Amino acid sequence: MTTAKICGLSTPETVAAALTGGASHVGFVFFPPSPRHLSFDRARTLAEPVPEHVGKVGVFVDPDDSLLAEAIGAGRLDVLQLHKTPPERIAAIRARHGLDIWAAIAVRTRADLDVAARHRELADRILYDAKTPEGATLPGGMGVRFDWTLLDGYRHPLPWALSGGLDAGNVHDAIRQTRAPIVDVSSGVESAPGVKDVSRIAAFLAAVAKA
Ligand SMILES: O=C(O)c1ccccc1N[C@@H]1O[C@H](COP(=O)(O)O)[C@@H](O)[C@H]1O
Repeated sequence: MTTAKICGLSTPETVAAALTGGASHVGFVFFPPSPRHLSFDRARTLAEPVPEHVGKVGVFVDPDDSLLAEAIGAGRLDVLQLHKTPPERIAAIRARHGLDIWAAIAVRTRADLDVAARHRELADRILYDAKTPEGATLPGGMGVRFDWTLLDGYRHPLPWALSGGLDAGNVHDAIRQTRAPIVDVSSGVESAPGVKDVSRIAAFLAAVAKA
C-alpha cells in the first residue's frame, strides 16, 4: 500500500486535513527562501497535534547544525529530508542527530539516478524529486515533474519515495507506473505558492487511498 506525505504545511487547519485524510507523514519546511518556511514557534504549534504514528519530516537545504538542532526540537522531528546536501555532510548529520534521513535526489535524466547509489550507507530513504530549473530559488516545491519511466527496472539502493509535480489528478498514474511506496506532494495541494488547500489535500489523499 502506498502512503503519502503532505509537505509544506503551515496552518493548523491544513495539518488537520492531512491527519484526517490519513497522511503517513507531514512535512515542515525550514528554508527561508521558501513560501512554506516556518518559524520555530509556528513549527512547535503545528507539531503539537500530530500523533506518534504520523512521521514529522523537516525539509532542509544543506542545513547547518544550529538550524537542525532548533528545528528538531521545535517540530519534534522524526525525519530529516535533505536537499542539496553533500554525502559526507549527510553522514555527519545522521551520526549527530540519530534521526531517519531522507536524501532528496534531483532527477531529470537517468544519469541523475546514479547519485542515489552513493547514498546507500548514508541515508534511510531516497526521495526522487524533479530537478527544478537552473537558477531557481527552490530545489523543490515548484510542481515540476520528472519522467517516471526513468525508474522502470531501476534497482533502488534504499527504500524510497516519489515527489515532484504530483497532484490528485496524476498520483494514481504515478503509483501505478512506479509502485512508489510513499508519494510526497507540496504545490499540488495548494491554491497559490505556500497556501495549502484543505479540499485539495483531501482529494490527493483519497486518490492515493484508491490507487
Ligand atoms: O516546498 C518547498 O518550498 C521546498 C523548499 C526547499 C526544498 C524542498 C521543498 N519542497 C519539496 O519539493 C518536493 C516536491 O514539491 P512539489 O510537490 O513538486 O511542489 C517535495 O518533496 C517537497 O518536500
